[in-house]
Amino acid sequence: MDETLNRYRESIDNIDAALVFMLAERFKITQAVGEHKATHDLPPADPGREDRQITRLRQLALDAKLDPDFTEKFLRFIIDEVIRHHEQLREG
Ligand SMILES: C=C(O[C@@H]1C=C(C(=O)O)C=C[C@H]1O)C(=O)O
Repeated sequence: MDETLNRYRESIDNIDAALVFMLAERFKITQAVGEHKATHDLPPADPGREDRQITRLRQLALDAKLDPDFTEKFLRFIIDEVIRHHEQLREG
């Protein structure tokens, strides 16, 4: 039994749980955005907004000593899924 490894893993498990809760909250909000867009005939994607988010988060990643390329890929992955949901809502 490696107590040190166990302690690290408990912390990782808590962080992973927080990530899931945060993602769930983000998708709840983007679902509402998608419904609003579908109702008001707005496009599913907003590339200008995405560029601004990516620029901002790349800088935050640098400040936090996190790889900005990884951060951008992670955000892109999430945003692409949101856009897919918005397209589905638009199609009805
Ligand atoms: C949530 C929106 O819809 C899309 C998804 C985004 C996101 O997940 O952050 C950002 C821009 C849009 O392409 C939005 O327009 O704000």
